[in-house]
Amino acid sequence: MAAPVRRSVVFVTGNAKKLEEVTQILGDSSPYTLVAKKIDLPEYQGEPDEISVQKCREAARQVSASRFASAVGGGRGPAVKWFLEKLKPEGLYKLLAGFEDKSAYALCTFAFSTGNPEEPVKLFKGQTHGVIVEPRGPRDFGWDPCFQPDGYDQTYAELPKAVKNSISHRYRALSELSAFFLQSNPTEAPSSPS
Ligand SMILES: O=c1nc[nH]c2c1ncn2[C@H]1C[C@H](O)[C@@H](COP(=O)(O)OP(=O)(O)OP(=O)(O)O)O1
Ligand SMILES: [Mg+2]
Repeated sequence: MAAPVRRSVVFVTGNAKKLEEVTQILGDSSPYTLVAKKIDLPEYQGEPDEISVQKCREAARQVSASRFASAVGGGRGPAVKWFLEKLKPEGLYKLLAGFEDKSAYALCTFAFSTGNPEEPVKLFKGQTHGVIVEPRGPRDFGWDPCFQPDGYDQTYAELPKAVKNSISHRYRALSELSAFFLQSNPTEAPSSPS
């Protein structure tokens, strides 16, 4: 008997580190095959949910490939991105100098479109709480050196990748997305080609 064909989902991001993490988190047990597409979408401003929906619609419009193609876009941090580019993690920490409360949370939103513009974009979110600290650890991914998750004495950047990927905002959001795929089509096989 032929193995069930897994649904494929287009993952749109311009950020190679996000793709790397998503691939590692999904591993081999993913209920869908990820097809990565690098598109640097416009960074809209606004609330995270609105940004995610807008970026996903734009991604789906640009992708509009096969009928199985769907877009899953990343979302957050329109402002933090420019802060980081200009100020580096040190500057991000210094911005908070005047604030006693350094608590923060990392938010990841996956926005999913079936590719049909008539259907609403679905959002899947994950949050990890922590504190903003003076940067420690490798500088290869955004604000990782500044973010220390609650319950750990290492920053995201210092933690082994496997640990970050088991507690991260991205991991949690991806769990929600995977659960949705499993529940919406547990054994879906593609319809025969027309
Ligand atoms: O887990 C993370 N750990 C550290 N830094 C992170 C993480 N996730 C996003 N980031 C950074 C990337 C960018 O400086 C900003 C968000 O901007 P954001 O628009 O979401 O990312 P992006 O433009 O690089 O990729 P995309 O094409 O998916 O929009 O926060
Ligand atoms: Mg972006």
